[in-house]
Amino acid sequence: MANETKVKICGLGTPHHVAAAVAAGAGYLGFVFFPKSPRNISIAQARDLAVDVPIGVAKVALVVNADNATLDAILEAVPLDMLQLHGSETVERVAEVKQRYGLPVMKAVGVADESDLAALDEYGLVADQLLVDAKPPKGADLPGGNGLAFDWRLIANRRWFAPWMLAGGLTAANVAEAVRLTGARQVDVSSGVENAPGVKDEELIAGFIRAAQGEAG
Ligand SMILES: O=C(O)c1ccccc1NCC(=O)[C@H](O)[C@H](O)COP(=O)(O)O
Repeated sequence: MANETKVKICGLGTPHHVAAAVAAGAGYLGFVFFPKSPRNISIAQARDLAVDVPIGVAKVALVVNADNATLDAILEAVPLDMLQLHGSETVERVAEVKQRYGLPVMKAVGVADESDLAALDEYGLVADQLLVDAKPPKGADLPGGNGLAFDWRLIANRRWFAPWMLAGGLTAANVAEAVRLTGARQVDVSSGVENAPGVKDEELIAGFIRAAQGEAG
């Protein structure tokens, strides 16, 4: 039977793939503002992608240690529903961004082992959402979007003050098991719906959302 798992498709860069994600039932669309990423888009591109997204589908800007000037420029031009902080932003910075912009903030926390879990408790007290993601390998160019999973058993039966989303190496083949093991009600994917770095695939997007929501095929 189908479930109501909410899906975020991250790193969208074309109107075609935004439309495909919306048509397939995505609950969140992620736009990456990080020049080193193959998914990076300009503010003008993001505005053009965001303006036609239907109400009810959340448009999320992903930034990495962005300063106020950068956030000002993004938010002046792009109609957004949420900010995703995906760098080493402190708890205080998360609170500051929330207050300054009045938008919900999702803080990404990288997990590789038990020692990473305390940060989820801390950020969960201030962020509106947590993104529980795989920790990037040492020396990685990207702090996220690496297509790597972590050991989901680390967070089985754990809960935080804020709602949370599972990320990291999810694909249509493993997302149902990840949801079953962790109890996640929301999942995020980037590499797993691409056929090359930064190149989304309509069929993979639809297949991922079906699999996350427990639909066959
Ligand atoms: O996706 C990127 O290029 C990226 C760049 C810089 C910081 C974060 C980035 N992605 C974060 C995401 O929200 C991804 O969807 C998440 O890490 C899962 O990625 P993947 O393992 O590729 O599904």
